Amino acid sequence: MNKRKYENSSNSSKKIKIKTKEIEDLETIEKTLSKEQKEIIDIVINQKKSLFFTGPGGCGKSYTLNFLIKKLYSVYEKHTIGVTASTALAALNIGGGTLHGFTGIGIMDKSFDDTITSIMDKTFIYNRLMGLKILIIDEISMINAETFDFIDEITRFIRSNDKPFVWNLIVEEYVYLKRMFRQQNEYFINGLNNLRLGKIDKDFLKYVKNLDREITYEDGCEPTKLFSTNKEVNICNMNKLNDIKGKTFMFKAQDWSVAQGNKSNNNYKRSHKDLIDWLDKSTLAEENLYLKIGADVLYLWNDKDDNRLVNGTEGKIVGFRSGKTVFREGVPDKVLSHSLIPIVKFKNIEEEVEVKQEIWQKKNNEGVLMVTRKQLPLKLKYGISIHKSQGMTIPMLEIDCKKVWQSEQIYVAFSRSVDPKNLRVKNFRAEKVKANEKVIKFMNEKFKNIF
Ligand SMILES: Nc1ncnc2c1ncn2[C@@H]1O[C@H](COP(=O)(O)OP(=O)(O)OP(=O)(O)O)[C@@H](O)[C@H]1O
Repeated sequence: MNKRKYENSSNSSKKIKIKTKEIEDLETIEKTLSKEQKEIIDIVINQKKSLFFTGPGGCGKSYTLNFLIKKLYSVYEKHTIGVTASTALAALNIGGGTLHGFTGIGIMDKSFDDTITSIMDKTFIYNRLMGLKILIIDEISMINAETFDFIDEITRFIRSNDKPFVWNLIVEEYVYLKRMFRQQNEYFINGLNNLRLGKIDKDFLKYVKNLDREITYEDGCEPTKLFSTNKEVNICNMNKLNDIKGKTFMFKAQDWSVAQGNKSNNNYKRSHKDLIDWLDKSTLAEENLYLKIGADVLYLWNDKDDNRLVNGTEGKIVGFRSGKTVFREGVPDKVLSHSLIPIVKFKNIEEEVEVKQEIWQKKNNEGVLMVTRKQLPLKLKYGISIHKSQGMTIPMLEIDCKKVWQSEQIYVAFSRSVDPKNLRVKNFRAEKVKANEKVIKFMNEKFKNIF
């Protein structure tokens, strides 16, 4: 990311400044934590106990976890902390890897003995498991008991340790974050909590049905639309783009995989297309990104040097630069997209930002780089799939429930909203609202009848 600097800035002692800034940032964030969020930090950092924490969408789980990771990095050596998640997308949000890749169990297609041999062969995985002091697992609900047991057996064997890693024995503390940060409207929060439990009463059903109305946003802003299928997302984005005057540019990602080119060197038995599809599923970066001046976009990267620019930051394309020429309105036909650098005005940043390409990578469970994508970290913000919206906060939101195929999608989509005043819900049907009884039983046991 290159920022257009309109003021003089000095780069002297940059490193020291960043370090001091990091500490200041930690202190600033720490002050904002709620009592329960602070309790989580205290249990891990001071009491050195293991814990499971959860809570409804928007209660600050990611906020707390990201702070906790930074705090841990300031206390422990980096290589002793395993930052993992059950899915690649969730792992990306916390700057970690998948639990399967991290522990070397891969897709669990090998026997116990073969997995051990494969880990012993890969020194970096072996060293990683040996040096591990703290393991973080985000979105743990998607890890089943079989996987957990397998990791337990593997790690105990590798570390010659009889101490079990089994869930019920290792989790010492349970914290449920109750305070809601994303939403303030008590009635809506209560309705969402019920949706999460698979319940909807007549009153809330009527309320949701009434949320299907036209909303005019200030400054002519458009809402982000959530759909349950990718097809609906693509149609929505292309339609919106066509409504804006001017030329559309297609920015093609530079994709690379081990299966590309010399096929005889591909020992991994996966085709180039298969690997690209694999990458595609775990990243928001598009293979073909369509942009034009005036288009609303989301930033898809967490900028290391500028904490104002994070995954999900909203902005508008205000121009393109090609060499020394800046285009603010029309771009001549002869100018090709690969020479263009988008200039974006982000909502929370005063100066305009020239966005440069970033690289997304995926490694296999043995740590071999399998596939990479070089692309602009931008995405049109008009339409997003519910699946990829997990973890996002979306202030101006429209949800289309027409093709919802999983009951959890309803809660995930609704809980992205900040204020129902700025939420439109289309094609809602009460029969889609369901919840897993086993999960409710578990939560009531662990958190003393919170539901
Ligand atoms: N202590 C806090 N002070 C200020 N803002 C907070 C705090 N905790 C969380 N937030 C804000 O609340 C919003 C929701 O937080 P976050 O995304 O961490 O919730 P979450 O529980 O992880 O949600 P989800 O389950 O939907 O992913 C974010 O905008 C976040 O910055």
